[in-house]
Amino acid sequence: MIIYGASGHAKVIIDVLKSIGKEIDHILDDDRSLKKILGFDVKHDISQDIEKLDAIIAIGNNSIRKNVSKKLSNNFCEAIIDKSAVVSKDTEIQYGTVVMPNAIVNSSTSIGAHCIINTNSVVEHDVIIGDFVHISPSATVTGNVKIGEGSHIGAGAVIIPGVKIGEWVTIGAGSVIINDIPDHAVVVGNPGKIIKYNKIDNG
Ligand SMILES: CC(=O)SCCNC(=O)CCNC(=O)[C@H](O)C(C)(C)COP(=O)(O)OP(=O)(O)OC[C@H]1O[C@@H](n2cnc3c(N)ncnc32)[C@H](O)[C@@H]1OP(=O)(O)O
Repeated sequence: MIIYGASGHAKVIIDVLKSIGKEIDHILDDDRSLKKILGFDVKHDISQDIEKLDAIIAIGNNSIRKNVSKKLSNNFCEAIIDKSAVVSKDTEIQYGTVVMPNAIVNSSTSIGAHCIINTNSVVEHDVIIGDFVHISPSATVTGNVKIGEGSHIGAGAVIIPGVKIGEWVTIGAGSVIINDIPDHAVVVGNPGKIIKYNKIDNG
């Protein structure tokens, strides 16, 4: 397994990989000042046989993660699920997604590729989550919610049942979302109000 990005997020992914007994070959990052993280070598040049290794992208920013994924020719790993996470067997989770410690994903939910279901978050039943989404620590996505590609649900936010969140939306930490949210909106507060729009894919 190779990890792209020697970030703080990579450190948590390393712990998750260790929890399920996956072997880590090395970490790749273009910052040449980084030599090791948590005892693993950080390499800076892509070796010829790198395509033979399964990969995960450890970059928290959703749009950068998307751009990096387009450039890589690795096979991305199947979803990585921490040993302590509770994930219903009746869910579909696509490649490159990581489910962090103590997260819960309930029945009949579908999660796209290269998502982050972060520590202690809850994704309830019948939720549909697009690619490159980040559900931050302790956020709660209740039943029948839809979240479009690239959206970021901030730490501790709550999305009430049935709400549709567009693409590349940012939901502020601790916000409570009670209405549908259009693409690219940045929303904060309880109840959540739009304060601006992301100009580009927000991350
Ligand atoms: C493992 C990990 O660490 S995962 C990381 C998880 N990260 C997060 O949860 C971060 C989520 N991000 C936020 O909440 C950010 O504050 C954002 C993205 C919503 C806004 O950030 P910015 O675009 O920099 O906005 P800025 O800080 O200028 O705030 C704009 C206004 O919104 C308010 N605001 C910002 N965030 C929030 C919030 N979460 N709740 C309520 N109000 C907020 C500000 O007070 C400010 O109000 P004012 O104009 O009346 O002064």
